[in-house]
Amino acid sequence: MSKKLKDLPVSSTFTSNLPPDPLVPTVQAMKKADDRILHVPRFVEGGGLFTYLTPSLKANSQLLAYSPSSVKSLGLEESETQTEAFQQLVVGSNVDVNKCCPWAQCYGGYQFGDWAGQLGDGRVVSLCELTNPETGKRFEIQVKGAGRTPYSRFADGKAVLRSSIREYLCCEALYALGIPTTQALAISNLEGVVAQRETVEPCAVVCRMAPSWIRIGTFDLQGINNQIESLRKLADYCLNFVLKDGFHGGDTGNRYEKLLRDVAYRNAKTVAKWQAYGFMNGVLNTDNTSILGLSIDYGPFGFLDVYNPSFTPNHDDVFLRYSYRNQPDIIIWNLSKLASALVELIGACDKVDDLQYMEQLHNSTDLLKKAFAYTSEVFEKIVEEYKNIVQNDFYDLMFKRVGLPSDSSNKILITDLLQILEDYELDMPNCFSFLSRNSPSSMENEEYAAKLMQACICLNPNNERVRNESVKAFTNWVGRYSEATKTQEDSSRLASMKKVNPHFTLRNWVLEEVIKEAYIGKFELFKKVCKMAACPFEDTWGFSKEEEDYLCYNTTPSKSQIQCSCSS
Ligand SMILES: Nc1ncnc2c1ncn2[C@@H]1O[C@H](COP(=O)(O)OP(=O)(O)OP(=O)(O)O)[C@@H](O)[C@H]1O
Ligand SMILES: [Mg+2]
Repeated sequence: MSKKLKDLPVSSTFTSNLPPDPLVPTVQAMKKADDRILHVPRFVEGGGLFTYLTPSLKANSQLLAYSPSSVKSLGLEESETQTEAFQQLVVGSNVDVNKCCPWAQCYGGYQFGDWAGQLGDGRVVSLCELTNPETGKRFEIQVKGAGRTPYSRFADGKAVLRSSIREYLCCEALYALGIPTTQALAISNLEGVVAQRETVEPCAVVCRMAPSWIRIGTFDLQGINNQIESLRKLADYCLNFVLKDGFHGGDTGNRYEKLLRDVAYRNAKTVAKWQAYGFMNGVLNTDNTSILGLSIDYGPFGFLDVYNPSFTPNHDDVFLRYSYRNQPDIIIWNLSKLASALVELIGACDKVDDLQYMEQLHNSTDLLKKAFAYTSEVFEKIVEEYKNIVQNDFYDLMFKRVGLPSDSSNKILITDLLQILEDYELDMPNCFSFLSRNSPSSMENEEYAAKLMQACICLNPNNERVRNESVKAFTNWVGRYSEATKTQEDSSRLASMKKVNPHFTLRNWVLEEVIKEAYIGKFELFKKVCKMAACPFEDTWGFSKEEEDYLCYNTTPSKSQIQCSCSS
């Protein structure tokens, strides 16, 4: 039974169990603290993991969209979204600090491979945790673009409408594809609030939710600052409150070793799905890597259109660090930073709760060396497990995408198909969309191959050589593909394929068109794309066929391989 907002249990397990900013140790202290403590950038010392504060940005707002799937995840009645209470919640206004005092999280991170120091929620405020009474699932609810915090560094605490639309829609798209993600609950615009980016842009607030927003960077900062007690509290909090559901820590080692294994496992499951759907995060820094393996931080993300494994959607990523091809390895790099932060806790093995021994370990070069050697060995094994999961899950999903039995002898069909897409710079989403909507048994191989080429020709629409050679390569592939699928019944195979092959992919050019319209105050296209992103497997969304086909399939070269800057 769906509930009203007021019926959802409210909690604050994060702030109740973790060390606060020493300058704002309690809610009482927050009430007395002045602006320089709560909303002016500074370093938070002493292992504090959050600062109590309320959102500082106040403005009239309009709800632009809410996510039906997130409303459902919370167990809310959809009609609640029309209430003032909901609309105030999703912009962080009218907060009752006595019921639950909001906070901003403190974390650090390695950005583009370099240590960036303290980062933290510089424009995000967590309002409370809400639990779905039916499922028992708890979500930490945040507003992004809510004004300055101690973690704002040199920036303004705002989020522009452009990046808010991107985050909102991409959360919807990944959630619908079954890729683990933080969820968007709503997006609202803020009347009269603007921010200077490349130009002056209007601002918005995305309300978003996740079982936890803890990142690898949350551990990094405590590790680098030598805050071993804070680190232990953080790790124990994760074990007791965050990772319990679906824990895959294995049987060996102490609980911190299990935590590392579990975080690697969860991220491996997610990376495999990113790779199978061609999703690229674009800024996979450790502060954007969730310990729950959720896709997080939708900045310069993108979906592959042209199948180019070296592509990065991040315009500033000149060394292709965050390219499609590198994502699985970059997550390993990020996990190595988590392992480094946990060296003492993992390396202490079964003596980890002996505080006297921990003190000795902390101060002994010899013991630290041993702890490091042990953690490295553990990490190597975890990496092997991680790689296996990424490979296996990737192929399992790709088998589903092409409608082939999960049989390792079929792997070559997947790699060969991807090779053709790469060789002739063809469009990945359109290829799979075509395969799941047309059976090779319905026509001659060569005819099928020609239609497949036509569906996914991308950068070279008028290049005869590319057209002819790709048809030839496809014809050979289709022959082998037909052979491999011939034992299956066509209509049920296609029906299963359609459940994993989106008809609509959230391409960057579509986002650009949505944003262009939104910036002149028109939100019709945004509303349409909301619907398409949230239900990408539908055959139609009730708009004109011409418009749907355009939004689903257009592969004009100028619309391909679009990169974005980090400005948001
Ligand atoms: N306009 C801004 N005002 C204040 N802080 C900002 C702003 N933009 C980015 N930051 C901070 O810079 C760091 C890196 O930014 P990044 O773009 O990765 O995060 P984000 O998109 O703001 O947040 P999240 O990762 O939670 O989605 C974070 O600490 C973030 O809070
Ligand atoms: Mg971030």
